[in-house]
Amino acid sequence: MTASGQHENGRREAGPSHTGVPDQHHDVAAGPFRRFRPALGASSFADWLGLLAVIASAATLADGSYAKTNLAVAGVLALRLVPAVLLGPVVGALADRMNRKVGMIAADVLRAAVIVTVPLLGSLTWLYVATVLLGALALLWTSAAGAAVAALAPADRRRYLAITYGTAPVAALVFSALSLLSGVLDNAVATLGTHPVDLALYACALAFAVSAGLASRAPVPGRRPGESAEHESVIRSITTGRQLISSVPVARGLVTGMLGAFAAAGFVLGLSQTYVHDLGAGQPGYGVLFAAVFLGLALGLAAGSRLPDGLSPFRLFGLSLITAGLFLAAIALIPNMVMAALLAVGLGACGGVAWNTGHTLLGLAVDDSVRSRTFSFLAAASRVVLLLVLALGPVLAAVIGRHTIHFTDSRTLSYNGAAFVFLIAAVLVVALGLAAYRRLDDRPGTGLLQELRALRSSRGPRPADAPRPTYPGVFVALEGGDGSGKSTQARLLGDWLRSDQGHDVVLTREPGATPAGVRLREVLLSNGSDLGNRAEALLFAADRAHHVEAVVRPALERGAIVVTDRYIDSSVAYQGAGRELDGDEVLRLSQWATDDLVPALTVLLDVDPVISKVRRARDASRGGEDRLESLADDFHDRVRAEFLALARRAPHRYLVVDAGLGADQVQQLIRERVRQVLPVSARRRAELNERLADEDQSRERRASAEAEVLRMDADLRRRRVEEAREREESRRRARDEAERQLQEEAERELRAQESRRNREEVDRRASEAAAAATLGPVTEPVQMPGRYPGHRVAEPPTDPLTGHLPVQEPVQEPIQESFEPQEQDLWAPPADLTQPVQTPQAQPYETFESYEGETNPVPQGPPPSEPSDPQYQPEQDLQAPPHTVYLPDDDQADDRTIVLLDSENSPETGPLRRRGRRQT
Ligand SMILES: Nc1ncnc2c1ncn2[C@@H]1O[C@H](COP(=O)(O)OP(=O)(O)O)[C@@H](O)[C@H]1O
Ligand SMILES: Cc1cn([C@H]2C[C@H](O)[C@@H](COP(=O)(O)OP(=O)(O)O)O2)c(=O)[nH]c1=O
Repeated sequence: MTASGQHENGRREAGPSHTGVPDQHHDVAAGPFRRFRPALGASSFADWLGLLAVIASAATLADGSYAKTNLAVAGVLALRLVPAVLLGPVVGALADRMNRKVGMIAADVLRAAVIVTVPLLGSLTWLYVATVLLGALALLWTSAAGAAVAALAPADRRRYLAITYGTAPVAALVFSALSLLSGVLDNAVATLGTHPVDLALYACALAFAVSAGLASRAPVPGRRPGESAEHESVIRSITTGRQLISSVPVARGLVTGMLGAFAAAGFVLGLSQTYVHDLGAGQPGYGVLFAAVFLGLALGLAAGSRLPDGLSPFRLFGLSLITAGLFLAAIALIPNMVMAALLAVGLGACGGVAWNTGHTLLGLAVDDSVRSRTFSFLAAASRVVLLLVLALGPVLAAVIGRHTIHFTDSRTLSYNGAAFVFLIAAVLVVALGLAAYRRLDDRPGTGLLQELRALRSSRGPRPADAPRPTYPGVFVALEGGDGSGKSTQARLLGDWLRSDQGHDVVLTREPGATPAGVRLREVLLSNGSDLGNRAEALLFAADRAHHVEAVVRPALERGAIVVTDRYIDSSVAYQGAGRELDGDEVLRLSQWATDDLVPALTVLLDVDPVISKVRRARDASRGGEDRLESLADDFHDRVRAEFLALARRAPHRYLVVDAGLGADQVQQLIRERVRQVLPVSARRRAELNERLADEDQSRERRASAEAEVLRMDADLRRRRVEEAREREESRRRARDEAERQLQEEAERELRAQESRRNREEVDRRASEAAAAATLGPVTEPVQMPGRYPGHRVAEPPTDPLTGHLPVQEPVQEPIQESFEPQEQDLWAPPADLTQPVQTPQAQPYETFESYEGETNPVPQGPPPSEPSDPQYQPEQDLQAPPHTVYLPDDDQADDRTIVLLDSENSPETGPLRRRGRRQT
């Protein structure tokens, strides 16, 4: 975890960064990495300085009670981690899309800008907002820079981590110095007195600006084609990792311990501000404490890899946790700044050792295929734990508050919530350490002091430790005197590994596991063989060489668990100590014979030779004592002592069991220890893979279902848009058609008026001529043509003086607008007025009424036929003869009624309402 709260394991990048193996790319890139380092250092330094200054600002701005200060500090610390917990994948994906250099520069410039606003605005609320922004930008920077380093120099990842963490104590000391300087300048510049942290904030902004400048000149590689990174959410890392870890008890113990250490670190981080304040050390003291913890951490991490091999790393892990807890308890109980700083170094160192050891053991405990997932889980879980603790610790401290105990009137002891919480955390860490020690102890038969003494006195060459196991399988050896129960335990162990754990198991033994070995065994053990000690040692080594080559290695290569009844230690004990040859020479002989194949675990069944002799005697299946069994008791005593000495030299890869216990009890102890070296079995792996595949599959199914829904949604929307466009288009066409028809109608109307006028003129002239010709009175009333049904025309009055018909005025049509001359009317010859004018038959579909529908009764025409087609087609309706003007009753009006504005009638005469009917 860096100051940004981002753990490098959170990012799983494809490409060479995984392997950590230098490649040719590394050689080329070693130079560029050197030039990349200043930018890395400056930004990390600024990040740490910013973190300290922001925490100190929170304490300053809270400016109130103990509780308020604690809560403000808790607030900024927790908010600082929130982006790392919640936004990891989002920011990671964003960083992937950006140019890395641009990402780094942008993150630095923006962080400088945000930091500057903190002293300028001087508000706690803004400080909270700024903290989240700083957290998110730090995440962006880490994503970009981490990816750049992975691409630039994968093998320099350690140096990258050293720079990002190594700058922490430097930043803490600079922070202390600036806080002191601020106090000195206080007299000169008034504002610094009120806000002593401001100087550190401005320095931090400056450092970010410098970092941006350095980044702009640094060689930051772009993405290589095909390079991809996977950003997993914290929740997913935790859920999948938890399943993996829960199946490996050692991993579970280690992870619990490491998370406990993280929790303790969180308590210290969150509360040291108020703790230091109570000691009267102020901000400079805070910086010193911070630097002390990180200094210790660096020492612990460095020392972790140099610890003597003889010490069991499992025990070391538990012990370092316990010691860290004790240091923390001391800090809580001794209210003195100098002591606190010294103890903090010890606390950090123990934390560093615990982390280093735990990390290494966790890597060994889990299978290659799940290692990266395991570390992702650890990173994600530690972030969540830190977040919870950072939020919880100060609340707890605030609740506890400050207390002063009065012993006498003059002697009082002040105690505050922060120190109390330190104490609680210390107890938690010690308890976790003890639990880890007990659960992970790989030397139940050997006391710790005994182990430490053995470590001190162990001289001479030790059995070479296993070079990093390169086989997928695991090699376990059972050792002990004759009749100690090795064959019995090997059989029981094999059954359990096979049937219960689902492993491929190979049970084998020395001497005599191969056809050649059987012949050698015969030579070695038959009582008639006359062999010198060296010849005996060489033959055992020869059998072993062939055994390893023919049986053991091939099985390990294919991932089996190989359990052998006797191995190198037997030679060292029997030929070395028993036959009194040089144990080291005997050992080297076997190391050469086996090409340094060392078991991952050797189980020593330790029992008094007298007991095993009795057992052998009782065992009817054994055909009497062989050449070696029959040797004197002191020979077997020397053998037993040598076995124990060998186990003490490398206790971490031995389990010494009291073989005098019952066979089942012994088996139980063996299984517990063997579990710790077991990989995930093929069966278990298949189950896990199946579950993961199921999860992936269901995720894919969900994703494809979502994509399908989205696609359908898009289709629907597109169709709707198209339909709307078509509707709009048909509406437009209808409108155009209606306009065109109205125009035609108007033209026809004009033509009709014209022809009517002509005809009337002709009529008038004809009647004038007729009047002049007859001069007689007209007695018959002239029936004026009612052109339309229901339109009654009044009888024309005769001239009272002449008795003549008055000069015929043009017939006034009652509804001018609705007049529609028939085609034949237009060109009809002058009518014979003596004949009644033929009234044209009303069209069956025509019905008229006047505008003032009430005054003129509407004649009952045939009812309009209901359209059988519900789809109303206005274009077709409008193609009905233009004089089919229908003014419906209001309750007859329906959605098929179209009201059109007639250009001729509107607006003077009002709209002409027309109803079109479909002609079916
Ligand atoms: N824990 C035990 N307690 C009592 N008897 C045992 C125990 N383990 C094994 N035996 C018996 O001791 C005899 C020797 O055991 P064996 O497994 O053959 O020893 P080894 O292979 O070490 O020579 C057998 O008869 C076995 O049944
Ligand atoms: C493998 C090995 C066995 N031995 C001896 C120990 C045993 O007495 C004998 C073979 O033992 P083993 O068949 O395992 O007998 P037991 O079941 O009684 O333990 O060979 C050596 O002296 N050196 C060796 O390197």
